[in-house]
Amino acid sequence: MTTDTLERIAQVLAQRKQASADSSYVASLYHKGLNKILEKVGEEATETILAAKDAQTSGNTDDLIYETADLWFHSMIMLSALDVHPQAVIDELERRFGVSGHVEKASRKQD
Ligand SMILES: N=c1c2ncn([C@@H]3O[C@H](COP(=O)(O)OP(=O)(O)OP(=O)(O)O)[C@@H](O)[C@H]3O)c2ncn1[C@@H]1O[C@H](COP(=O)(O)O)[C@@H](O)[C@H]1O
Repeated sequence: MTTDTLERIAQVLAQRKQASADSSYVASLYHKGLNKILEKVGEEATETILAAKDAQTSGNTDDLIYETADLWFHSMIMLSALDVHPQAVIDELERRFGVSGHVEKASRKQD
């Protein structure tokens, strides 16, 4: 997924805040509220983990890709519901780029 794809999805998610629940899946989640959105993120995370375990044994990654797309999509709805643009997450990943996870963790322990 390129940043352009994330941007296009973010624009649709913002537009769906004005849509009726009957006309749009995303709008129906906004209408149900943040707890329902978080429940969906949790469900999709679990389904992604199960798909990863299946992929490990079968060697087929099709379901893993499908479930990860569901997880990323529902995570984006969560961010949108809280008015966080995906660019903020990309910026955070960019900030971490090139910093070893071990080095970053060690720097946190000194705080
Ligand atoms: N990328 C997606 C996307 N990925 C997954 N989904 C939906 O997410 C849901 C996944 O939930 P589940 O797998 O748990 O299936 P479910 O049983 O239908 O869900 P529940 O009834 O349990 O809530 C399905 O209904 C999928 O259709 C998506 N729905 C929409 N989009 C994008 O969002 C745009 C706006 O969608 P609408 O708001 O529906 O117009 C679309 O044009 C797409 O670009």
